[in-house]
Amino acid sequence: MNDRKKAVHVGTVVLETVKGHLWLSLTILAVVAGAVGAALVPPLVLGRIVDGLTAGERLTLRLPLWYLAFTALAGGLESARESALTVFGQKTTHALRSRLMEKEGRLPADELNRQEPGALVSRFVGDVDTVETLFTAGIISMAADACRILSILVVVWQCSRGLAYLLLALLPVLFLFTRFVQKRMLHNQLKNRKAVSRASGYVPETVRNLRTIRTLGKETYMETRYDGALGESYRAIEGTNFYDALYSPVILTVNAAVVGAVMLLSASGDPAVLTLFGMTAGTAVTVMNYISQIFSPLESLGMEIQTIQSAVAGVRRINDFLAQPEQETVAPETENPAAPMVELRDVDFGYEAGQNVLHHLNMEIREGELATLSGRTGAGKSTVFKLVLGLYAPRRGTVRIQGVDPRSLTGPQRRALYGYVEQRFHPVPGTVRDQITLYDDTITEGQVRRAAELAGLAEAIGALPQGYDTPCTPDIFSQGQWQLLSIARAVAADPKLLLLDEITANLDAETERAVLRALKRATADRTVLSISHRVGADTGRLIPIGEES
Ligand SMILES: Nc1ncnc2c1ncn2[C@@H]1O[C@H](COP(=O)(O)OP(=O)(O)OP(=O)(O)O)[C@@H](O)[C@H]1O
Repeated sequence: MNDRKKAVHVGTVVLETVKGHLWLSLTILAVVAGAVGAALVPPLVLGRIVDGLTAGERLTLRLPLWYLAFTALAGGLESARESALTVFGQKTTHALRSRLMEKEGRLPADELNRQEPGALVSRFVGDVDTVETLFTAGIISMAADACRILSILVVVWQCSRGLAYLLLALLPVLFLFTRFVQKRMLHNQLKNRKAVSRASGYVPETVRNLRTIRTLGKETYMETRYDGALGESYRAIEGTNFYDALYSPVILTVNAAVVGAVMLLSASGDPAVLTLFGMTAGTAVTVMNYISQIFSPLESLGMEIQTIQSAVAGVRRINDFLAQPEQETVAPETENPAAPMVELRDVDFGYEAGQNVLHHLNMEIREGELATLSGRTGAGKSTVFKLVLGLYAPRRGTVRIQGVDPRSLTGPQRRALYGYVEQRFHPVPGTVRDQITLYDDTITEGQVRRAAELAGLAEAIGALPQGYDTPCTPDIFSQGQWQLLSIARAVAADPKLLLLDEITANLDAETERAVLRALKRATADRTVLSISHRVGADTGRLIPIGEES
């Protein structure tokens, strides 16, 4: 199955988003290129103005207007880029989350059991957000900044070869310096975060153990420990501040030194120097402008590399999740009403390799029959249910529901075929009606009411402030009533087969009687397969599971 399907990873999803929103992607490209180009023009116009003035020409309004127009255009395109990137980021996030959700639905039952809710949430929320940042604040911004630096270098090359060489030699050194400062700042920020969390941890610990600390005279020890964490945080913040304070003066000094050096060289009378550095007053103004413009993308480039580095881990985690093996799907089969309702033939099954929970299990339940699986704890009764529900495939032998492999059934087919009442009711977010329909629009209002009637819950629901539309909170029903709601949910789609998993296990005698009365109504005219430790009069045919089979 898996090899038939093309492997999906973050790259595929982003590419699909690009293709699916081609206009948006082209707009981003256009505004990125436009912003880079527009930012190049104002210094050139400024140069022209200065050259004109030094040549004694009269300054008309045209050039200053061009200057203003291009400055405004560059700003406008920058903000358009940010907006387009935000929209694109949201589309990518949506596509990624949808893919993750689809994948989640295709995972085998075992994998779902193993998943930790916290890890899953951090994958869906945190990791997806980092991927969004990777593309918006990372790769695309990095490309834009690299283009800005390159385009400035190209224009400077036209204005002054000497300055272009100087910048080419200087930029790598400045970039390394930027990265060094950023890494030191990040290191200190992490150190501070750790120290603060340690200090915060000490407070509840001290309060919890106050009596022991007093009794053993450990006040000074606790104080020193707390002081140590605070001191560490203080030193880390100092470190961050130092590098933060160091960066701007260094860049400004380099900026001033480069401008000063170029001006001095361009003013020297040496013809050899002038071939490299000679320029008019206007060009001097232009290049000064460019020099100050080139440092800000350099700094952003460092931050973007940081963003990309930290996002790579998130991408890897999402790719690992998407690469997990999926539940084997089975081609749809046609039900055969003449076949037994449930049929297990020579079934072997185990969860772990080398472990067999069921051995050579054979059982057959005919339509309308009432049967109960019996056996000691851990014998495999619930496992039989999982096989009948098609959550797992047998290692050997066959499992059939009306002649079809239960794994081949679609969601609606399943609901029409069997209802499952678990030991405990699992609510879904929503109203009382949603608990019964499980958001299935094909279940009519009449079916909902009949199901509640059958479960003996119609009156209790009617007494609720908004009846079926009452939002579900844990206090609206008693434990027994939740179990009745479970029965209503199972019978809502009028299924042929009811699977009952020890549904009276945790109930008191009176509630159990109410549930059993509801069951009697719900199970009439249906095939029923139940699990029970206790064997009563209404359990029908007993099917031993485990050693007894
Ligand atoms: N998801 C699982 N992964 C690994 N082993 C499992 C899993 N579910 C059940 N088992 C093991 O399979 C065996 C059969 O479990 P099962 O729940 O089917 O027994 P049972 O007869 O329903 O027991 P009980 O009456 O206590 O509910 C047990 O040894 C159990 O530990």
